[in-house]
Amino acid sequence: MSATRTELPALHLAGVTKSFGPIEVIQGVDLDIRPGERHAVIGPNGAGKSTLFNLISGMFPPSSGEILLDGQGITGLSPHRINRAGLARSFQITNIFHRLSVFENLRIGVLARHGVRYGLFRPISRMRRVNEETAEVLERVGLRARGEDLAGDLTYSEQRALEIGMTLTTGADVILLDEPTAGMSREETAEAVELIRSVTQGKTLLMVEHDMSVVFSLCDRVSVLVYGSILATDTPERISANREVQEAYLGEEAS
Ligand SMILES: Nc1ncnc2c1ncn2[C@@H]1O[C@H](COP(=O)(O)OP(=O)(O)OP(=O)(O)O)[C@@H](O)[C@H]1O
Repeated sequence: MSATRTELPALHLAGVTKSFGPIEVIQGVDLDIRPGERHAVIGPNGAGKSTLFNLISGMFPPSSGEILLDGQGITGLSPHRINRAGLARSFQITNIFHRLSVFENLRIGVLARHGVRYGLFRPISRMRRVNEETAEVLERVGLRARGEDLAGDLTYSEQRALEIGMTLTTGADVILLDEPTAGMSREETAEAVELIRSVTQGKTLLMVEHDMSVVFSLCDRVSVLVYGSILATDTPERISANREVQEAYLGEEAS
């Protein structure tokens, strides 16, 4: 039987490397992310997790190797083109426009998807659709009551929710979240987990996450990155029982 489109990995990395000067920070990563799964990348500080996300989202090209999104080559493409191909990313450092309203922040992504640069001169009906879609995302990320407020006035966890909303506006099927619960209290983390679970329904999620309780409650599989290589990929339960993984973390603590 020939392979159907749905059998392709949502994201496929083969032999991906990245060097900064003489240092190979990513050392031949092979990784398949299945369509519809929620997958975490964990690993000690400096293991290369952010660099891996930068390679996938096109912030810089890999030194070698290949990256496919839904079977389509995206290696070395610009972040904009990768986004148009169906991958959206949120950042560890908040990446929102503080002096625009929450609604306006989200509308930027919706406008980009519709290819409308100068919304003012476009037919009213199209703007109405853009506004409706923006309002829908606002609702999905639980910020309806904050729509008219400046993004800069949101609380930290609301800003993270807004960022997640911005990844949704582009309509991407593959979402990359870089430490979405970093710096949150236990209650905020629990809310963020529920939000991520609901908004990524039917999508593929790849996230960097340090909090193992988040990984356990949200993710189907986990990959462990150590010194730029994948040490293991498995279910959260099997990963936490994995001797080599435990040693990689204990090694870090000991040092
Ligand atoms: N643009 C760059 N130029 C040179 N070195 C870099 C660059 N980006 C990252 N590095 C180096 O690559 C290594 C991996 O960094 P990276 O930020 O990807 O790790 P990480 O696993 O995300 O760490 P953390 O958990 O602390 O965020 C580090 O040694 C870092 O100093």
